[in-house]
Parts: sequence; structure tokens; C-alpha cells
Amino acid sequence: MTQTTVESAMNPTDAPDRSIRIQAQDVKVHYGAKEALHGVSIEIPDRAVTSFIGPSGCGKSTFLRCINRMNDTIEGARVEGLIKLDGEDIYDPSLDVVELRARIGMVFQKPNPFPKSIYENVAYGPKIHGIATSRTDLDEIVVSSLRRAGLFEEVKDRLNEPGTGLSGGQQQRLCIARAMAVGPEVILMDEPCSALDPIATAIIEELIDELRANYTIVIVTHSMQQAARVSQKTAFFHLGNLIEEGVTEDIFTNPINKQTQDYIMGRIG
Ligand SMILES: Nc1ncnc2c1ncn2[C@@H]1O[C@H](COP(=O)(O)OP(=O)(O)OP(=O)(O)O)[C@@H](O)[C@H]1O
Repeated sequence: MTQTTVESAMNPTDAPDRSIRIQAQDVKVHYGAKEALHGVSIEIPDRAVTSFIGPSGCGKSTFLRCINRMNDTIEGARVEGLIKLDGEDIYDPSLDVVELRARIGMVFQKPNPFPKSIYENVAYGPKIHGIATSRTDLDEIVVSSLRRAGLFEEVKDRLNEPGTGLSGGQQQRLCIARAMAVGPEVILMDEPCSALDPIATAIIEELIDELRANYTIVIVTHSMQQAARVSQKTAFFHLGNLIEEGVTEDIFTNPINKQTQDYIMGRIG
């Protein structure tokens, strides 16, 4: 059976940069004495969506959090192995973690806008990272980030109103705008639609599809349909192991591993 490459499966118009953005080698994670991830190796392509699927507790979120060192914030969590972003070891002690998390933004399961205005939610990151040098600069970043998140038209007349007053789907797009405002290269999304209704989910999925032209996107999802709709590469995890990864279409139509077959047929998870 011939397996397609992620690059060849992608729309040719997406072709400009086909390089590997992130490389993970033998990544293990312990929470206290318990090993939750048993040595994961994977390459994440640039300008494409990679989805992580698998049953609850298999380690998808744990691995996602390794990619921007969010596990550093969890007491008792210990990460081993190597993760490189553009060839640079992200666990190098000399690396500035705050800067890393600006380069590798994250969107969480539950929309979590700050208790501030819509404008301030987006302006906060550029301000603390010293990205904007004037109020005009900041206004431009806020407007362009909201536009890229597909939210500007809906909120342009109420930028000073609280972000928490928006609908769930709008709040999630605000969080995406907030992540984009600091100029990331990679956006990690941990089940970004699980708190949203089908219409808001469809809007976020369309947005993800647009964003992949300019960003490397990694999404954890419980929905195989969502992985099939939005991603070009899919990785299947089970019990802390990466079982199989490849072009999304191959994983769903032609999986090699028996456990992957069982999962996509609904026999496990
Ligand atoms: N903060 C933590 N402390 C201790 N154990 C944890 C912690 N976070 C996750 N785990 C354990 O690590 C394993 C992997 O969990 P993880 O949340 O990464 O899985 P998941 O595939 O993302 O699950 P779900 O789909 O339910 O979100 C599980 O056994 C979980 O109980």
C-alpha cells in the first residue's frame, strides 16, 4: 500500500514552505512517579494542520503541552527527550520560555478571555512583549489580529466592552486573536471546539483552515470527523504511546496498525 506524503496530500496552492517545523525525539513525560508518555517521536510540518487523536487519557494534551513547555507549569511534571523548533532545542536552559510561548501560542479547551475589554485582551501580549511602539501600532495589531481571527466585523463597534460578554465561539476567536497578536509561528489548540455548538465549531474549523496558510497548527481533538476535516497530518495516541502517524486520509482510510483500525472503527475509546 502506498502512503502519500503530507506535502503531496496538501493543496498545491499551499506549497510555498514544506519544511518540518518541529521535531520531537523520544519524548517521555512523568507526573511524579507515573510515566504518562513513553517516548514519542514525530515531525510536525510547517503550514499544515496536524491533529492528535486517541482515547481519553492517552497523552494527547500532555504531548501538546511539551511543545511550548506548558508542562513546566505543572508541579511534579518532568519532560525527557528532545524537542526542536526550527532546529533549536526548546528545552535548552538558555532559552527564554516567555519568548518561546509567544512563538508557540496556545488556545485552550474552554475560551478563557481576560476580564478586560475586547481591545485589551488582544493588546495585552504586544504590550508586555514590547512589540508595539506607539498607540497607532497597537491599534493596527489589534485590528489585524481580530481580522485574522475572523472576529473584527462582529466586534468593531464594541472594542471597549468586556471580552467575557461575547458568545462562546466569539470568545474562542478572541483567544485565537490574542494568541496571534504576539506574532507566533506555531499555534497549539487543545480541543478548541469542545465547549462550542456546531455552528461556532464550523466557524472555528474554517478559520483553522485559513490560518494554515501562514502558521503551523497542532490540534488535539476527540472528534475523528474534526481531525479528518481540518488536518493534513494525523497522529494516533494510545496509552501514552504514539501508535501511528501519517497523512490524515491514510490514517482514516488505510491505517496500518490494528489499534488505529480499532479506534477509527469505534472499537476502542
Ligand atoms: N497534571 C497531571 N498530574 C498527574 N497526572 C496527569 C496530569 N495531567 C495528565 N495526567 C495523566 O497523564 C495521562 C495522560 O493525560 P492527558 O490529559 O495528556 O491525556 P489526553 O489524551 O489529553 O486525555 P483527554 O482526551 O481526556 O484530555 C493520564 O493518565 C492522566 O491522568
